[in-house]
Amino acid sequence: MSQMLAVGASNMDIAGHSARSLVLGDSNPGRIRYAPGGVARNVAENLARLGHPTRLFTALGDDPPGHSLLQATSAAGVDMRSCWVLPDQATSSYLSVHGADGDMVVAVNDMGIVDSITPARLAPYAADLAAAQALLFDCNLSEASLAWLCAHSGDAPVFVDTVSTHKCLRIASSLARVHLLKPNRLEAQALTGLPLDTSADAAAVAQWLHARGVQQLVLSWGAQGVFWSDAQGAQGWQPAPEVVVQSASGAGDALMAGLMHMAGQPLGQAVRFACGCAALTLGVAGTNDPALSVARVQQWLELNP
Ligand SMILES: Nc1ncnc2c1ncn2[C@@H]1O[C@H](COP(=O)(O)OP(=O)(O)O)[C@@H](O)[C@H]1O
Ligand SMILES: O=c1[nH]cc([C@@H]2O[C@H](COP(=O)(O)O)[C@@H](O)[C@H]2O)c(=O)[nH]1
Repeated sequence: MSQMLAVGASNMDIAGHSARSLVLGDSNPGRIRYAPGGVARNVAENLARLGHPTRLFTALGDDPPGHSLLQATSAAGVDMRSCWVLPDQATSSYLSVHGADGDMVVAVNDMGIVDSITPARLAPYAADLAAAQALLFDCNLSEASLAWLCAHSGDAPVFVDTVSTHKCLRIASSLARVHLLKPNRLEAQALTGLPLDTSADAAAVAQWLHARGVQQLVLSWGAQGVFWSDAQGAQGWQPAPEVVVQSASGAGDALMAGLMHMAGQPLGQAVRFACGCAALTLGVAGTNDPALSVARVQQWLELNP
């Protein structure tokens, strides 16, 4: 089986969960969790758990968070030979603060090191990229790196996670090379400049993206589920899974791994499997479900037809 390749961020996630409604300007009692994160790293970890030989191209600092991420990601089964450990830079991190209801109140990302994943560093791996079973790029990468990666993808299908409302614009000039784009509602709105409140709006956003060469759109919409659409005209909604949500962090990354696992299958079926992956992740407190497997996803889908 050829490898799945993921290129992008590995972050140390620091999530603070307040035990009360947050009082701004005060020190709120609660729990603080450190966990491996970063979109490309999360997707790679999930792909490995779904049984795929997976290699991650990422950059880490030579510091305690970097060592911990390298160890945890390798232990999950991801090939980390293409991880650059850069002694002069800090490992990227993502800090989120949640109120007593679990909703995220604020997030800050500190991700300068991702800019070190330049076309010059990637160039020796062009043949590996083109030979991959599928490619995942996250928009933490610079516009230049995304453009280079898309241009060197050969026949491998390119999956892109748009990451945030400001970073999503970095893929705008390379949309014609994107096989599957996964924005959330706010990111899709920012990228297209179109309103996005209704099903009709979602169809218009899909049309806009397909006209620019995107083959498949999977628009994740939090508790409202997923709208999907392909360039051949098939589209639909997949309702959100009925689960007790422990943490919504990482659900979109599990969804993406499920979509890559199902590459080549009809998009509606792929989305359903991917929502099973998201459901299992929503049910655990962290960003990734260490027990994710194809068998567990299938079992979940059988119990939730
Ligand atoms: N609160 C929730 N309840 C049920 N399902 C959810 C919830 N939040 C997310 N999901 C599921 O996980 C998917 C990805 O989550 P979403 O928050 O849209 O993505 P992202 O994390 O990329 O912003 C959703 O499309 C939905 O299927
Ligand atoms: O600008 C970014 N914000 C957030 C992430 C990562 O996204 C994941 C959580 O995503 P979400 O809350 O969208 O599920 C975390 O692991 C976090 O490190 C990222 O890579 N880049």
